[in-house]
Amino acid sequence: MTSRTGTILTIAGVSVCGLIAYAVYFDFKRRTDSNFRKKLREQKKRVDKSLAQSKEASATSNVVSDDELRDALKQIESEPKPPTQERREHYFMSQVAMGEQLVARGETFHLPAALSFYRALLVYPSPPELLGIYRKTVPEDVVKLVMRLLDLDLTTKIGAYYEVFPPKWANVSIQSRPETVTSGPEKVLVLNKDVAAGEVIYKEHPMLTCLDYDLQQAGTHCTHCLREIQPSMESFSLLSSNGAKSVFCSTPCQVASKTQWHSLLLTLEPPMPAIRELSVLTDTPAQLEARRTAQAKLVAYLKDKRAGTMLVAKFIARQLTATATEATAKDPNDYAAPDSGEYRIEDHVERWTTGPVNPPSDEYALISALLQGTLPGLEQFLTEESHKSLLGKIVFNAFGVYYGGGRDNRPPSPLRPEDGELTRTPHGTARQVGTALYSISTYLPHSCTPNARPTFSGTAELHLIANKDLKKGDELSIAYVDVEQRAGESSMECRLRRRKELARGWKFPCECPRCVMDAFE
Ligand SMILES: C[S@+](CC[C@H](N)C(=O)[O-])C[C@H]1O[C@@H](n2cnc3c(N)ncnc32)[C@H](O)[C@@H]1O
Repeated sequence: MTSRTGTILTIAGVSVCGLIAYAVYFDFKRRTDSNFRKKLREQKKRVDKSLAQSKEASATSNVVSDDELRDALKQIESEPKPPTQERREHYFMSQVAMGEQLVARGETFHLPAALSFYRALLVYPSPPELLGIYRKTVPEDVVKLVMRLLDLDLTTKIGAYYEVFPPKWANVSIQSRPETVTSGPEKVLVLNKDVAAGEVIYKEHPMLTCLDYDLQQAGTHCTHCLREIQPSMESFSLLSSNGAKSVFCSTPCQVASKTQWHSLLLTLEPPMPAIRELSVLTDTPAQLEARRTAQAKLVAYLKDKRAGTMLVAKFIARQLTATATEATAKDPNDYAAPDSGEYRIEDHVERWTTGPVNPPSDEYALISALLQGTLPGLEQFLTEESHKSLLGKIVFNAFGVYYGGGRDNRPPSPLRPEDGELTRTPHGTARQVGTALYSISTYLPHSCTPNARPTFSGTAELHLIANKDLKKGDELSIAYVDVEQRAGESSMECRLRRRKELARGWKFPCECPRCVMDAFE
């Protein structure tokens, strides 16, 4: 696979991370609004005029250099972007119409045609789908140009993301490993300053959390920040349509959860007006019943400790609510964007690599029914493949939240070991209180002699602590599993246990110096 094809596939694999809400709205309008289609026709008429003025109309795909495309991208970047949904639709229509007309003029106009289709792609909520349509309807040469533009643009943007993320206060940067290092993830966290043993390198709020099912049912911990509820706290309970109970330790936690996902995923409350208008919600008894049934199935499914499933559902709900209420992005309790205002949850997740997951065949149907019950039409934007890709990203990047040395009353998972989810925690998943996702810490690789450790002091906020004196430029690592040699365990047995868990949870053979040394014991 060429890197170009790889990039396009990456985009396709993460289509679910896009603006799902806008996609629903757009698709719905296109299908049902005659004015919308009329505007499209009007735009076509303007094409001839633009065509006459076009200075770009001179090249075909095979003779266009990367530099020319980069110049065109710069030009597109400098153009004003349509600020509202209505203007985006208008812009989309005019660009597609112009592209079609330019194509009809012959090969000489393939580059300007591609630029128009590319502009349309930029405002379309699900680029992979639109690319699929282009592939069927637009000459191959033009599609190739659009794909080259995407590839160049993505390369630039990905570069830019890692220039501003993580934010400076985190004292770390994300760096690609040298090509000579053949094992481990491609990107790792590197220290930006010297730190002493025991020092906190950074503290990070989670983007999303999922309290362990048994604790949620017991009502002993906050469903949002995973804090243990104390008698002195003013706690709140939210009852779901299916009887599931969520307890919150404070008003901010309750409000954040309710707005971000709880109302959408676990109640029959009508979605916020801004979300509601994205779809055709009729609130008929049949529709409400379908919603209730889908929610009840989700809750029952979670009993098997499938935090990944709930996190997928929360991730989608979170995108919808963020799209509908831009204001929440500034809310400090909005865990989706607390650390880097420029990027939203989907911007982080789409850059993660996905791991191989094999969810039961009915899991996709369950999530799809849940989306349909919540907002009819939404389910169209999650295919079985994109669900798997998203689940893989979430499961492989999840951390276990634990307090002290972890708890010892977590009920064992009823799943077969190979089906159970493992989270990254130095005390083992069996001792966690919940699962959480972090935008910075997700880049920490495993080592059996880690130089840092994630700790939690009462909530899901992760504190990364240095295990020893460290220097600026050092690569950070943590233990994904319990690496301590237990009483009565030989170092060989300990090695085997660690490697078994790493292979089961993250599918890699550890090649750290300790594993190499312990092999010869
Ligand atoms: C949670 S990290 C992912 C990092 C980043 N968020 C991403 O999505 O690209 C998990 C993956 O990193 C790789 N990895 C981490 N530590 C490793 C190590 N010591 N040796 C080999 N691979 C490692 C494994 O492939 C593992 O599945």
